[in-house]
Amino acid sequence: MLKERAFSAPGKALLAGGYLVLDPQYRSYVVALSARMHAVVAETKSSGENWFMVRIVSAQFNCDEWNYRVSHSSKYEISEINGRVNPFAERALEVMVNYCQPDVQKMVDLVIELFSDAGYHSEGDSLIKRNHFRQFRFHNRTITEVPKTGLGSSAGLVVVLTASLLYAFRSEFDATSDLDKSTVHNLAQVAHCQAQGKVGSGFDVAAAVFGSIIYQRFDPKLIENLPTDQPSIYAQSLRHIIDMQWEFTHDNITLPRGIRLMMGDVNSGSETTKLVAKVRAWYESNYPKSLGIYQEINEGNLRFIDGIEKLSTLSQQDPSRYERLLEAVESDSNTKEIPEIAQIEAAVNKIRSNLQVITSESGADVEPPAQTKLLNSCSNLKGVITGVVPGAGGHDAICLLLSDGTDIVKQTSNNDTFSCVAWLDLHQENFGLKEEAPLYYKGLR
Ligand SMILES: Nc1ncnc2c1ncn2[C@@H]1O[C@H](COP(=O)(O)OP(=O)(O)O)[C@@H](O)[C@H]1O
Ligand SMILES: C[C@@](O)(CCOP(=O)(O)OP(=O)(O)O)CC(=O)O
Repeated sequence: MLKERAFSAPGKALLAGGYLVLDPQYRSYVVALSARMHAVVAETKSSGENWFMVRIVSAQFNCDEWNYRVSHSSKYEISEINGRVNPFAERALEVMVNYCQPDVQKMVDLVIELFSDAGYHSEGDSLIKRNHFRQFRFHNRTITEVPKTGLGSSAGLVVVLTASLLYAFRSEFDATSDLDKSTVHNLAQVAHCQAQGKVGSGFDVAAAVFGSIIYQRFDPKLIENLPTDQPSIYAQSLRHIIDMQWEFTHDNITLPRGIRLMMGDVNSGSETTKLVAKVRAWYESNYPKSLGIYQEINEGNLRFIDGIEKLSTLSQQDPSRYERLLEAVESDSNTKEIPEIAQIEAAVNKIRSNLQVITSESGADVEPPAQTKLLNSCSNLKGVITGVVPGAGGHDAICLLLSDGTDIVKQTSNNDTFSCVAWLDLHQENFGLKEEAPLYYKGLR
């Protein structure tokens, strides 16, 4: 009997490294967030047929569910019995059966319940349901009709499904084991790319598994070269690739003590794929000037990362000076004289001014003028260290670093400049994939 187990994985914000992170040579700074995706996996009574069923339930979205029948003749066949589509769930299942090769006659049926924290989607007219441990928002629309905030719900989904299925197919899984985490990471990257129909940098999947990280991507060929159109060798190649040691950086980081992140939801509508295509086209047709701009941005990214690390070091090595620094930030004294803060500000200015050049030359709204204006207004607020348009940029969101004691909601309410911003109730978190108690989710359907 398969014991019921639960897993969760965080959402993300890419603070530094947008676009450049698509190239394995550049480092990026990825913050994992307190908004998490959750999955509870259990076995159900088996039909005893030549197939097994995997039922995936997402009760928060108008009782969405997907019922996959998994059979095997010359290869694994997966079909959703009601014709319902969820490319991320389907690909996660497909990659997992090809990797784990479960015996379809002996395998029990599975049910996987999904829960996603409020931060991933706009509230709309959703209702909160809670038990003693957790609370989730329930929407009266299907998942594809509820507007997203851009925290990477699909990456979180694929990671928790992958962990749940790896446990179910192998009867064992240790969310604290580096080896198991690395296997989940590699499998989830493959499934996520296949579902998206493109190879992104994978920073969202890496953050969902490993938490807040400095990330440098893996070689995209690892996934591109998989023989998806040759069933006779696909499973074998997949297993070979998944079990290889992938070369990529995922060094754990945490924001310095006393400093927190604030995400502001501005608008929805920017499409990452279109932005990436425009920036790519600009890069190619402006080479080598574009390379020079990327190098400038990279210098800014590295100076930013170094500045944050200096603050962390200072907080440990000279706590009293660090306290004074935080007080100065909070009381809005002249922070230009604090070298660590000045370094971070200068680094972000360098990144942003170059992103503004890309915006005006490529036609991609990476940091459009409205966002520039908003970020400049934010940096004049008390306690704000710096701010960026996270990830691919666009009109979707802004992300600020500020001192813990700063009340940004109070400072910006009743101010027209900020009327377009909805501050999200989120914070940075270190943890990636982790095990949860199934009890936390009881009665929440
Ligand atoms: N809670 C959920 N339950 C079921 N499917 C989900 C859930 N969250 C995300 N998904 C899947 O991920 C898709 C959204 O992925 P995507 O467009 O890449 O957004 P994001 O930027 O949030 O990852 C949804 O259409 C759905 O297929
Ligand atoms: C442009 C990028 O480097 C960053 C995109 O970051 P976002 O956080 O905007 O991502 P989505 O959730 O997929 O929209 C593309 C990439 O790294 O894949």
